[in-house]
Amino acid sequence: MDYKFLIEKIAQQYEDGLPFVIFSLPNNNEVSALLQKNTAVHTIDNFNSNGFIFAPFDSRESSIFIPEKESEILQCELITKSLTINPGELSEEIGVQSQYMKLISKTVDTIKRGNAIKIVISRKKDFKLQKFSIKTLVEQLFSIYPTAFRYLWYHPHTGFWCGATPETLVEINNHSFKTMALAGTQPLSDRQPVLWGPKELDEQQMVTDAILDNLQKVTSVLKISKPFTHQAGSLLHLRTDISGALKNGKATLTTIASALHPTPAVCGTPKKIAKNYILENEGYDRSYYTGFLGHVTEGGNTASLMVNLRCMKIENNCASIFVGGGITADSKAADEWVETQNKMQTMLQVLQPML
Ligand SMILES: C=C(O[C@@H]1C=C(C(=O)O)C=C[C@H]1O)C(=O)O
Repeated sequence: MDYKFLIEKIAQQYEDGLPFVIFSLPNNNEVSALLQKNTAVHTIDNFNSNGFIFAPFDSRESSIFIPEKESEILQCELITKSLTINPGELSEEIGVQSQYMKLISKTVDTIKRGNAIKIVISRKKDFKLQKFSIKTLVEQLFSIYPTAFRYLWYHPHTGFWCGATPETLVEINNHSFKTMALAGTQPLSDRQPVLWGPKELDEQQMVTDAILDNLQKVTSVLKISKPFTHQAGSLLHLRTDISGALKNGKATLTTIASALHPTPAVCGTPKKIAKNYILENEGYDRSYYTGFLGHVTEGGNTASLMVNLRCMKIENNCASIFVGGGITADSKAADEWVETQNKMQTMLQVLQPML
């Protein structure tokens, strides 16, 4: 199958209102697509059949599934373009900024009172598009972020989503698994070596500890890397890799995914308290942002599930970009605002030719 032909098929599928997903794994030059042949809405609780999962942040809502057995499955080599990227312009929004900063300060106070250790706060911003084109979107997204998991997903039930995420929720290969603790953010610069302050180091360690704790029941963890700097587009994060074996008889893709999701990198810790705080205070619906997505194969014995970050939903020529950041007792409201502005650039650069 030829790449150009694949993109044409995707564009046609979208025009026909049929569900599809097209994706490329991090650092991979192959692109895969599932094109569902009907508009049926499949939900999934048990991740033991082949297909693609699209799960929301709030697991009380259903995860949507494109089953392989109802889809045309296509694969081809990705043809990327070398594109120049310039930071997109973000208009000043004094009101929005002060409201967001107020929420951050309230969250810091809540944490200082001892109610939680970390809570991830987020927001979304809408951008009007002059000319939406699937072809341009694919070209931009897949070319600019070769080290990310890149995807476009459409289902009449969820709408149209796309993103380039740096974060793995869990990767499973029979009895072994891999995951990561990704937290701490700074803009990419020429300064070498990259330095991380105590706030970022502590926050990232908290995420690693909470993930290890969540994994205890379902895995025997074998390897934990030292924290290292991970580049995601024009941002840098701190990352620790964790890998090991699934506990025999006990763990499946479903149990490990539900033990991990939502991770402290996108929700907080303690998980329940952070999640309730988010649902009560954020003031908008995260929907599929900070949910997870990925292709399940071999009846759930192999899978690569990613956290849905650096993503946007596009509807009626309007793109809503979702961004957030981890708040701890040491967070400063103004810095957190800037961090979300920086994170917004990831998707804004993809949108440039359509704005
Ligand atoms: C919440 C987001 O990113 C997460 C939060 C991070 C942070 O607080 O430093 C870093 C990476 C991600 O785990 C986002 O991109 O919207």
